[in-house]
Amino acid sequence: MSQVEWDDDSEIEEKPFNLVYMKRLLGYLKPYRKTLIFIIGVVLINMILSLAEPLLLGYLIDEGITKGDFTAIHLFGITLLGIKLIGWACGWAHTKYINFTGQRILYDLRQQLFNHLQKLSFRFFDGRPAGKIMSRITNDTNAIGELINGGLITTVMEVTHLVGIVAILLWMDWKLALLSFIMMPLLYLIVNRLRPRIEGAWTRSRKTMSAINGHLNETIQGIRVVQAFSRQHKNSARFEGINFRNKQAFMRAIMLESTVYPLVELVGMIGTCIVIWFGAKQVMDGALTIGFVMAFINYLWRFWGPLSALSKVYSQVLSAMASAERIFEILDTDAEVTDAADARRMPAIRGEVAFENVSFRYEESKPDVLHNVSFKVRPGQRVALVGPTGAGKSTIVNLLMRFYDATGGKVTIDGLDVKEVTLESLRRQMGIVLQDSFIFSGTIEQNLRYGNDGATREQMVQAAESVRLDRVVAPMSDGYETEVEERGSKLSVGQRQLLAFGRVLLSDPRVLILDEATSSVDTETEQHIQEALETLLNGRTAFIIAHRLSTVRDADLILVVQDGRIAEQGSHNELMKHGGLYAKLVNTQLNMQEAVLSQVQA
Ligand SMILES: Nc1ncnc2c1ncn2[C@@H]1O[C@H](COP(=O)(O)OP(=O)(O)OP(=O)(O)O)[C@@H](O)[C@H]1O
Repeated sequence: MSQVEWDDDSEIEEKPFNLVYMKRLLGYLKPYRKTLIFIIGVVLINMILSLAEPLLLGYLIDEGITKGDFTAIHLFGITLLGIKLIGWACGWAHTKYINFTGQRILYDLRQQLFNHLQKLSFRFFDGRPAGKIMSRITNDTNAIGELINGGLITTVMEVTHLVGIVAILLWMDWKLALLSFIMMPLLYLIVNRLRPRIEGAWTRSRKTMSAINGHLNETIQGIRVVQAFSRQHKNSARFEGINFRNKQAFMRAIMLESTVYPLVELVGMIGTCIVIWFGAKQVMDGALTIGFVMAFINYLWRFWGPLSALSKVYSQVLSAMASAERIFEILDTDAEVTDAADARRMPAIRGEVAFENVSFRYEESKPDVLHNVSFKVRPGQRVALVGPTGAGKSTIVNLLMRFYDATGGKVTIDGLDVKEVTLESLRRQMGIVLQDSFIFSGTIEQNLRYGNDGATREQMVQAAESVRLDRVVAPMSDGYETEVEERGSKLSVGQRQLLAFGRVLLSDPRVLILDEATSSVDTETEQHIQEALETLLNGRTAFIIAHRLSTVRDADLILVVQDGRIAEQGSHNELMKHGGLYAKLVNTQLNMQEAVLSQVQA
């Protein structure tokens, strides 16, 4: 499935409020209790002081300006200035500490997720595209961070603000207050009806934006294929479609917003007009003062701010619920392959490997991909796994590395069931080189030391020389300190393979697995790799998965895998004599080679 399609079928952005998730999220605040109490205190002081502003302004007008009393003007003016100054200091402290706490919580959450993710079994990653897992660690933690950072304090601040304003308005003149609230139901209706549409439009805009990113990503990653197939025009047309949808979605969101918010202001203004109309009449009758009406209107204007802020927090809470569900799904997934309670350390491995009636399926609901697989390998033997594609060769080595646990039967090394020993002590003594060796960003040296940080420089150089990596490093001006960039993109496929050999050699495994390790290089590099392989395989039990049968002739044991079963096993000569599947595969490959050769010669 393409990245673009994943984005179209994007994950749900909002979920109903869930008390359990909320409690769990609040749990992350616990370590920062004291700081949070301090922040809430600062916010409350700021809010109460700012609530006094319109009243003070009213007094300034009534007692100072109207009566021409300069002492009162100075007094109220200086008090207002003082409030602003304290407000500024409170605002500074609140911004600093809430961001600090929010970032600390995000840091904790991301770290917890990352640590947990690394322990999860392959099965977890099988069904989930990397992009989605990454977005959980970045976007979903951010959504939760925003809720903690902004939402929590906004709620405390705006609820106080709102309650304060309503109380003051009722205290000032309850009849006028109730009159000005007349427009509230209409306002509620407008906001309630249109808010989901605005949010829907923004969601669509975000989704189409991530489709743009996905398409860009795919095109950049696959630029060679795009150009090789001259797909630029078709690609551009497809991009134009997504680009257009994004523009449309953005415009719709903006147009809706620009209709709704002025409408809210208009309705609010109607409330204000009612107050002006009644207030002005009472001012003329001498029942109210101008300062009073001014202060009243000022409070009314402030009324809408908290309402819109709280409605934003509400949608923040709902989207944090969706994020929390996804994050907790990861955190609640147990690593399937774990150490048994009584697991013991794997002693130094001699290298005797046995599969006893092993069966395995990748998913509960799917049929077995391995059926009663049994074989025995003596220490130091070279075992070749051959057979048609999809037969189960990689699955066998996956079970040997204990990337998955067998569903039936057992896998033993030196007579010990791999489930009975600790994963760390087992995998430390095993090495695997995959078809497409994963090289990490960093230097060649860092990559070589990946499985053995403690190796001396001499050991590192020796390992590199043994696998002919020194010839690759020699022309590089920075030698072993050369940066190889993400996934070793500065190295050729063959060079990456040699580096992977060096890495595994330095970790000195007792059992070695090579999965199609030499299939994607040219003949000269393959010759280097073959030489390197000899060094690598020396004195270790080795499992080699290879499609080209010419490379496995010398193996001590050949396991022919077919449809999840060991169809035949024995040495090359034995199997050829037997005249079964292996002999057929060898003859077919030979015939193909001869056909190619005769075509070249012709
Ligand atoms: N992670 C997975 N989840 C579900 N099914 C899988 C998974 N990996 C492999 N399979 C299935 O298990 C079967 C055996 O696959 P396996 O990779 O072991 O074959 P293979 O012999 O190594 O093939 P190839 O030579 O093409 O690498 C196949 O039918 C494959 O579709």
